[in-house]
Amino acid sequence: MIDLCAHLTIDRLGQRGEGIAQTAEGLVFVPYALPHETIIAEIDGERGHLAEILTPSTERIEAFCPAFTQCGGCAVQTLAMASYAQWKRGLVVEVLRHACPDTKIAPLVDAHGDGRRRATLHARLSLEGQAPAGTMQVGFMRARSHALIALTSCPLFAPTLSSALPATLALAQTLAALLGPKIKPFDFIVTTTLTGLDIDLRGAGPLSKAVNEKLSSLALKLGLARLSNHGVVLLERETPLVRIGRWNVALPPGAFLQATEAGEAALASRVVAALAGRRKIADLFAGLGTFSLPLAESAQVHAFDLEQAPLTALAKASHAPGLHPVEVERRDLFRRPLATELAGYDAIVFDPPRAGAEQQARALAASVVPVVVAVSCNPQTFARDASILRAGGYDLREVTPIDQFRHSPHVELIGVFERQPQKKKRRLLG
Ligand SMILES: C[S@@+](CC[C@H](N)C(=O)[O-])C[C@H]1O[C@@H](n2cnc3c(N)ncnc32)[C@H](O)[C@@H]1O
Repeated sequence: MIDLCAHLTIDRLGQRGEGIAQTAEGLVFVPYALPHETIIAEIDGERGHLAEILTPSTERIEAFCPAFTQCGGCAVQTLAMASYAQWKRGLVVEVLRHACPDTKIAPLVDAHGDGRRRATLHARLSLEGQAPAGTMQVGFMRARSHALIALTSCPLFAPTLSSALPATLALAQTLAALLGPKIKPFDFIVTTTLTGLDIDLRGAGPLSKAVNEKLSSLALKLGLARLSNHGVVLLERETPLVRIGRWNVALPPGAFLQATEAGEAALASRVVAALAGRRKIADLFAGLGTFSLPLAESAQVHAFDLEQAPLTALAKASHAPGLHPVEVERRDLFRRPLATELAGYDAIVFDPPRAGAEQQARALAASVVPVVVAVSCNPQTFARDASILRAGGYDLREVTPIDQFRHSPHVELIGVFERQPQKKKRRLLG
């Protein structure tokens, strides 16, 4: 229940980018307020709604997006870039403070580059009160809500992704006209590729032949490279190819891809530098080969992933001149982590999904592999897995935070673990 308007002073930015004020009643979280600002906020429990800024921060800048405060993305866009970079690096510092107190955290690497080449867009019928009610809209979700904010453009997209919003709106409207009011909310994964836009529908369920035909002919008119429905191809005008390092790789529908080209390059160059001179490398959670391909210029690489389609695309791409062909293996590394096999490698790359890979980390901690490079999109699970590796006798000297998701609280990180032969393994955690 909304209580009263209060004068607050913001102390710091929180994990989600909201201003935090310390009050006699406890912490109050105020989205869009910045550190050192004095504000008036409407208080509702521990949440504050920014009503007025009395003393703006000297670090406050103009929001660049007209959907700021409505769209759920880009919560931190009114903070000057140097302070923004400090806040984002601080998210990693805070999480690793206890797990890895002696690890140096490098400055944040800006990896926005040309912008996002991949995004998930949502399609929903407009609600009552929105004009005109009952029509299809496409965009991102509103901040702290299940409602949609309809968008016609997004300033964070790479220029090559700018056609994704009009194209998905046309597809969504056609689907709504064909299915009628029984249509459920659904999403699109959109990716810009060398051969055009690749769109994968998610959550629409199986569609009839007639609907598939209508969508396919629209996809052709829109000039899409491919349209698929949860991985099932409806139309492929040209194989969508993505550039990974210096190699073209055929992108399977919906396969994982680093969100920006600059992010991929920033991560890959650090993995390659850390593993210079290593001859036999296992790439765990390899996907399309963001790390396997550049490593295969100088090493034998064995790539593991749960998904066969990206592994097949990676294996094919690795037959390019100048690369050692990458050996691929489909394997569920959560259920069956690499264990005794680890002895056959002189380095491991480890890039699990957000949940991390605790069992694989335990197997690595018990191994004799001299170096493990860990890449992560989740500082919390990275910290847990890093503790396991450190308890197993690995040193983690430095972690580098990498910013592909500018203005959001998401951050990637990369850490290089080296086994110290003279160090006795401490008892494994857990
Ligand atoms: C964060 S992505 C990294 C992909 C790749 N390293 C890259 O940078 O492009 C995580 C990968 O883990 C794979 N994955 C998810 N669950 C898995 C599991 N249980 N076993 C093996 N691989 C899994 C996904 O298919 C995805 O390719």
